[in-house]
Amino acid sequence: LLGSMYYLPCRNQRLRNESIRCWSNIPFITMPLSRAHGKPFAHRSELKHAKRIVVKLGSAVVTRGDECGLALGRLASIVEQVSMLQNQGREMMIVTSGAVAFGKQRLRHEILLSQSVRQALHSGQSQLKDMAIPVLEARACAAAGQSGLMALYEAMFTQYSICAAQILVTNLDFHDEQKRRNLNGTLHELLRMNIVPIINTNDAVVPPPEPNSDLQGVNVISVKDNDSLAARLAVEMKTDLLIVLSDVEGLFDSPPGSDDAKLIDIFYPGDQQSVTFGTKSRVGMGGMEAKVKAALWALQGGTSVVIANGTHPKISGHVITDIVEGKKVGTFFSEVKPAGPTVEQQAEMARAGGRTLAALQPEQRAEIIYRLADLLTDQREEILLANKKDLEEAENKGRLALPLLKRLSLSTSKLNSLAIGLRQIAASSQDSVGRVIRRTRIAKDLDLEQVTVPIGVLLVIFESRPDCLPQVSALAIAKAARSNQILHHLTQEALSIHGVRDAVQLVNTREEVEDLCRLDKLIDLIIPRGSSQLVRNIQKAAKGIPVMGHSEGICHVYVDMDASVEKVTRIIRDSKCEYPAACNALETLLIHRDLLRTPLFDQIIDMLRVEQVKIHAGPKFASYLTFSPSEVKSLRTEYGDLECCIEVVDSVKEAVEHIHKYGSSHTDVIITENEQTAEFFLQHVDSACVFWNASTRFSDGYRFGLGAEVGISTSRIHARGPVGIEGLLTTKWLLRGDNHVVSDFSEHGSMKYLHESLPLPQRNAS
Ligand SMILES: Nc1ncnc2c1ncn2[C@@H]1O[C@H](COP(=O)(O)OP(=O)(O)O)[C@@H](O)[C@H]1O
Ligand SMILES: N[C@@H](CCC(=O)OP(=O)(O)O)C(=O)O
Repeated sequence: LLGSMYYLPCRNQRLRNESIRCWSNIPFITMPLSRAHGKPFAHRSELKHAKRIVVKLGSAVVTRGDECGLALGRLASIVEQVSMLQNQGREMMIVTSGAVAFGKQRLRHEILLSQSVRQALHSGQSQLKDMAIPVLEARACAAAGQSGLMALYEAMFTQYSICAAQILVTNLDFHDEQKRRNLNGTLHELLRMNIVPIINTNDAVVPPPEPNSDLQGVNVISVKDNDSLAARLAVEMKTDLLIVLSDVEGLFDSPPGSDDAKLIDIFYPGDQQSVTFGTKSRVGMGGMEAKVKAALWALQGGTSVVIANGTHPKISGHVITDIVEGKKVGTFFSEVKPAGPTVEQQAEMARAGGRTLAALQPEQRAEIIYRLADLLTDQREEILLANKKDLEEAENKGRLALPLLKRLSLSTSKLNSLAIGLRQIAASSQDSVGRVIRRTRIAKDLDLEQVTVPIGVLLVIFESRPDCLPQVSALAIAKAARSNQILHHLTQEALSIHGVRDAVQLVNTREEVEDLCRLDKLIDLIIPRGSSQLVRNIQKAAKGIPVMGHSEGICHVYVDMDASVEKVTRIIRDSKCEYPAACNALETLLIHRDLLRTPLFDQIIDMLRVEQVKIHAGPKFASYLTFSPSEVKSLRTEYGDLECCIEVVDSVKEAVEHIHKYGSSHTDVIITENEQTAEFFLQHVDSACVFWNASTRFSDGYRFGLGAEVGISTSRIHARGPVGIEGLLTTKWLLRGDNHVVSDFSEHGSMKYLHESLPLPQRNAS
């Protein structure tokens, strides 16, 4: 019932008032939980400051979907979360529905039982036939349900040494000034004593609902369901946050389940027109429209509101605490509308811009890329200045590790090679989109063509790598502080020559990246560029969108017994020392056993020492040495710095096995003069790039002649290794017919399949 948490009861009431913590494994809250009530919070991140919280539970949350009693598991985890927040010094109140729904189940059960007993007595047998259940009256149901409901809350809160108290109110109680003050006083007194008030409408006596005329802009909301009750109480009690738990994720722009219904993350007053409502749940009373009205009324009264799902088995165990921690759960009601477009709108703009871009003439697309290359050269000073400021800020804040700092820095030579790469792309891109790669005559007058098209909207996520932006933009003609801002600005300037400025959008914060990773309808491919941690996080966050890249670059160089002395140190030095932060840098050096204690081996070690490369010994290598360097913690390490591991292998076969066991299928190299051994290595190593007598650092789109690169992919499908423009293309099939139908091709039909290959159109010589 209590999961892994255990609770040490804390009985000193005074201590419990502010910020004492009684949960053994829950982070202590150190911020003061006091807040002048007035304005609702503008952002989710501020919700952690909420001191007074009302949690409203809908009937569907409280009762089981199969109408067999109360949802005990859900309620237990809700009570557990409320208790935890209460013990953080917050003041918690619960508005609970479910009395009618639960009472209905109880009474139905009772009636069935008594009918069957009566039948058995009268007929002398126990067949349950003709047992009609009379229409149950809601007030009686509520009376029967409320006591059972309350007994359960009592029992559950007692487990956490928290006392609960029941309050039943009607709309009239708010209209009678004396009663209203009494209610207010009672609630304050209960909160002062750390008692959790559990509130419901007094459904056994409740009068018929009044017209809801007072909802629009007027001061009070009439209590006709528990949504309006929760809103009214929240405002009366100057509550900071109202959490409304129902059986849907939150507010959708159209009835959930309908085509294209989208969950609204933040709802602003005035957004009502953009929402359509469907029917309420099976047991609910107010429906979603009542919740939105109540939420907007509470917001106007200074209480923040979140509507979320309290029934989802995966999230109900932490939904309340997640909301209070500011996580993106459900729909948050806010009065403060952000100035710029949302990430979703940005993705939509990229989608629209991208489609226009794809429809431009190839020369126009090339012109945009040439313009971007020129801008990079012409505006070099401004770019380098912006980059210098970024670097200074990063250094001052001591925020970035050295390899990341190196990646962040731009130089004239980096910008020059970028511009060269872009021009290469411009030249070769002319016929990349719309190229016919296959033509087949299916039947007479029925020709099929396969043509290249862009993959679509790319989400390129990069950390500390400003040079990625123009590279990827040029290839995809994509997105990432100051350096990025100026590069993005220049990219948009280049795009604007053909009116497609918006095709490239820049998003700067990590929180927004997570949101983007969920836009599977707007984003077609995610390309993370940065640390392996970044790629792993993106792979986890991406919901239904393919991710192209590699999470690690654990590259090996195997020095075979037949290696050439001249080549070994040159290749190893270049692979490890030329740019150690790169993903294609050498991380593990595999040395054939016969080379140990030879001059060649000493030469390698001397070179690494001169280059100040820290050596870690693999277990086998360590066993050959009397005084070995530190032994590796893992043979699967990407150092990303002047460090590497050395391990010994007995043969090329063992080298291949080691690479398969500890590598990341990125780039692996053999140094040997023996062609047969080299071919064995080239054929057997299952990596994206396998080289013979060449540095690992050749694993790069520019060096491969692909122009700029979007990254190196270790995926096996679509694109593998350095990915250039080809990796950003897919194809579509165009079929041109003349009243053709499949049934004509049946056994006795009039047509026959020809499946004849047709010549491809001549490619443009330019
Ligand atoms: N636009 C909408 N967004 C979200 N939910 C909606 C929408 N329109 C109708 N609903 C329905 O509202 C129901 C929740 O309201 P209700 O039945 O009163 O629940 P509760 O018992 O939690 O108060 C959901 O089951 C959902 O199907
Ligand atoms: N007071 C009633 C519930 C009223 C109500 O608003 O229900 P719901 O829409 O499920 O929150 C009860 O306890 O059954």
